[in-house]
Amino acid sequence: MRYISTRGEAPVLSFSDVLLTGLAEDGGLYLPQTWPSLSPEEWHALRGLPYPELAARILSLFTGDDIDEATLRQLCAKAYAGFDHPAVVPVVQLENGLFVQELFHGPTLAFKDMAMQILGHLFEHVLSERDSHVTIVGATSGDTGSAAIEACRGRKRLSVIILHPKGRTSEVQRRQMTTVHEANVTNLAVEGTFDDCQDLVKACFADLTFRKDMHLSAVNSINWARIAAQIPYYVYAALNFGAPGQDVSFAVPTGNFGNILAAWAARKMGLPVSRLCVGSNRNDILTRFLNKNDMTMKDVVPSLSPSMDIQVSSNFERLLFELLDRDAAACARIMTSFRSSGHMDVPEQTWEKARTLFSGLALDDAQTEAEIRHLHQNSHYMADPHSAIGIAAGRKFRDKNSPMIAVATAHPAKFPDAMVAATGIHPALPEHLADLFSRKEYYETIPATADAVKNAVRTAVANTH
Ligand SMILES: Cc1ncc(COP(=O)(O)O)c(C=O)c1O
Ligand SMILES: N[C@@H](CCOP(=O)(O)O)C(=O)O
Repeated sequence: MRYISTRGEAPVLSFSDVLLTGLAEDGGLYLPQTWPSLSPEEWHALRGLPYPELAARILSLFTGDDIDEATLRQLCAKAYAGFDHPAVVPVVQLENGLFVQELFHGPTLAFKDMAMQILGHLFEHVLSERDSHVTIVGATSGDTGSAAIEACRGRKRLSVIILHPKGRTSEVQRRQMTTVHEANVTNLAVEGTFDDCQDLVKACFADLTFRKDMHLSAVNSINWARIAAQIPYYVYAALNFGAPGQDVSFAVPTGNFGNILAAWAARKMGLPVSRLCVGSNRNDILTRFLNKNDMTMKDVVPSLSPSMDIQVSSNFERLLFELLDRDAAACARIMTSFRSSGHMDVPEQTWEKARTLFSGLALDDAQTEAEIRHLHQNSHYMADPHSAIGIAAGRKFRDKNSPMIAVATAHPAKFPDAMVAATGIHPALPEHLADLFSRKEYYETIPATADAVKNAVRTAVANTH
């Protein structure tokens, strides 16, 4: 299995190299050179497997010769052993034809653990084989950061530096990151938005000397391994609903477009998925694109669902590349002009292709709060603000022919203020986080400049070695 960049100018790499490289050297994102595809019989054979085993089988289609399936089985067993639900990703019925798949049963209470827990093991495995070390620089709007820190803390071959937008995450999210005191973990509060943080990470990667000197790697969903590790839960849900003999649809609260891209990838591999629904908050660039081909950046507005307060959805580039029939030059041209003009010029027929599969719905804060209240009153279900947006999108676009599965991406206890306002109930944090508010915080505040980030990365790396 080999991987190519969406911009066509970076070296073709193997899975392990893609894992360690993160962002392609030409600024593009890696994708499989050819998509693995399963026949109905092969999908059928995966039915009934426990989640860790299913995850190993799916991941083995992407690791190729680099990591064998037996090793992946061991790593996946370790990765998902700490989840607090025996099914790992349980599915609950909410209404007629509308279901929710809970992806928040991992240690940091968000769907990021699904990929990050296995990524920690994959990094360790590959780095031990190469007797090497990497420096992970990641951006978070709230959840990726704590999941990455939890997966990497204490690992000798990894230094992890996480940039979060100062004052723009929930307090629980911030404390989950900043209360971790480990030699290989650094938290940076950036005076800017999540998009600034993501751009700063990309700027570090674009400086090829710095990148090489620091052995940079990524844990954001720009890293293909993150997407690959998010595919198995879509497969698990679809098989449980009767795939390959039954179509299903998914509704996904969306920001950086990584989670929904994993659902799209499962479909590309032959899973019968009939509709993919994007849920957005007021930062609705993706919904505007799907509804009227308007991908124009606006200022980010803080919302009740801070993890989706994003304008530049990195993984959209992967979908665009595929919709353009893998025309890397056209993809690079459109992406470069998007970043300079703030408007993405997507050809009409490419947009039409996207609309045959994707739908979008945006909710403002009042609508999000009303949806949380509705779910609590009518289905006795506590959905966090992100999940509530996905569920609302699922309800809007469900049809009679295929079950609609909305993914719940975070535990409601991560967003207590929104939950209290909507339901009057303050959801309790699980026991391992019960004393979160009395733990000491460790972080440094920096301006949103590449120099400030690079200096902080150099210092962090020097302090770890
Ligand atoms: C709770 C939650 N929901 C939804 C999203 C959006 O997911 P994605 O960025 O993969 O689109 C995020 C952040 O990634 C998140 O943390
Ligand atoms: N919502 C994310 C933003 C980063 O997304 P990623 O999937 O690319 O890591 C967060 O919570 O940090």
